[in-house]
Amino acid sequence: MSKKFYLLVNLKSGADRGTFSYRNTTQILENNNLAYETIFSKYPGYLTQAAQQLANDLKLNPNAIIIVIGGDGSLNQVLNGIKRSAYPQTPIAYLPSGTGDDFARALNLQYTPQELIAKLNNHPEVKEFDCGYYFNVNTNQEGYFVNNLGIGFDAYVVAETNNSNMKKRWGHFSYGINVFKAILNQPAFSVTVKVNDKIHSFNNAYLVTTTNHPYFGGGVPILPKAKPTNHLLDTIVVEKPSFFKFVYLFSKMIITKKQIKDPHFHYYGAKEMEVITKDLEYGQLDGEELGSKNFDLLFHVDKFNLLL
Ligand SMILES: Nc1ncnc2c1ncn2[C@@H]1O[C@H](COP(=O)(O)OP(=O)(O)OP(=O)(O)O)[C@@H](O)[C@H]1O
Repeated sequence: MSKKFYLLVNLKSGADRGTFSYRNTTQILENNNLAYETIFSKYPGYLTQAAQQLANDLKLNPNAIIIVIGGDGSLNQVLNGIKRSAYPQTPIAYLPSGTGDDFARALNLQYTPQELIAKLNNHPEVKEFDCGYYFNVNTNQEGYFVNNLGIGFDAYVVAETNNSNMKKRWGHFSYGINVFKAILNQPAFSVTVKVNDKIHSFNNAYLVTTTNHPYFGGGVPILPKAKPTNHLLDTIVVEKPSFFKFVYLFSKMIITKKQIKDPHFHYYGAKEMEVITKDLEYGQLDGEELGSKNFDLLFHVDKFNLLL
C-alpha cells in the first residue's frame, strides 16, 4: 500500500519559514504524486489536540507518516498530543521551520524537505529519543518537553521575545537581544533541587533549567555534554554572579561551547529529580511561556519515536 503523509503545520513559526517549508513540502509531494493531508494550527496550542486525534485515528498505521512543520513549540505540542493519545509510541517526522530550532540543532537534523520526503517514502527509520516529563505538584499541570523546562533567566528571555514582535523582525537574533535585557532585569530567587536522595538549596539562583540536550534560547549551549540519547535529564542551577562575571561566563559558554566549570554553575544528571522554587517566577517549556508560577516540579526522563 502506498504511503500517505499527514502534515501538522504552524504557518506562524519562524517568521516566514513555516510557510516556506510548507509550500516547498507540498510541491514535492505533488510532484511525486504522493497523497497528503494538511492540518493547520488554528491557534496557539491547537496542534496538541490535533495530534492526539490523529494518532487515535491512525492507530499506528505503518503507511501513515506524520510530519511536523514548525519550530520547537510546534514539535512540543505534537509530542504532547501523541503522548496523550492511545498510541503514545506513534512516530513523528520533523521538518524544523522555527526561529530557535534547538531540538534540530541538538540532533544535527540537516536534511532538506526533498531529502526528508524521499527518505520517509523509501526507507523510513524509527529512532527512539529521550524527552522530559514534568508534573507541577502546585498546579497539577503536566507535560513533556523535547528541549528543556527553565525557570528564571531563560524564561525571562522567552517571555520578552514572545511578547514582542521581535521574532518576526529579528528572527534568531531576537533571543540574543533579550539576553541583555534579562541580565539587567532578572532578579535572583530561591531554589531547591532534590536529586539522588540529596537536597541542594540556593538562595541566589539566576536560572534553573532541566534539559534534555545542550541548547536553549536558540543555540545557547547551557550544557554541551547533555545528550538526548543517554536516558538522563540534567538540571543546571546558575547562581547570580556580578554583572561583569555573568557577561564573561556567558560569552565563554557561547564561544568555547564547553561546560562552564565555575562555582556559580551547578549540574545534576539523573533519571528523575525535583525542582522547587519559593517565589513567583517565570517558566518556559521548549521556548513557550508557562507564565509566572510557584513551581514544585517532579521530573523524569521519558522517550518518544522520531521518524527519520
Ligand atoms: N494559528 C496560530 N496563530 C497564532 N499563533 C500560533 C498559531 N498556531 C501556533 N501558534 C503559536 O506560534 C508560536 C511559534 O511556534 P513555534 O515554536 O513552532 O515557532 P518558533 O517560535 O518560530 O520556533 P522556535 O520555538 O523553534 O523558536 C507558538 O507559540 C504557537 O503556539
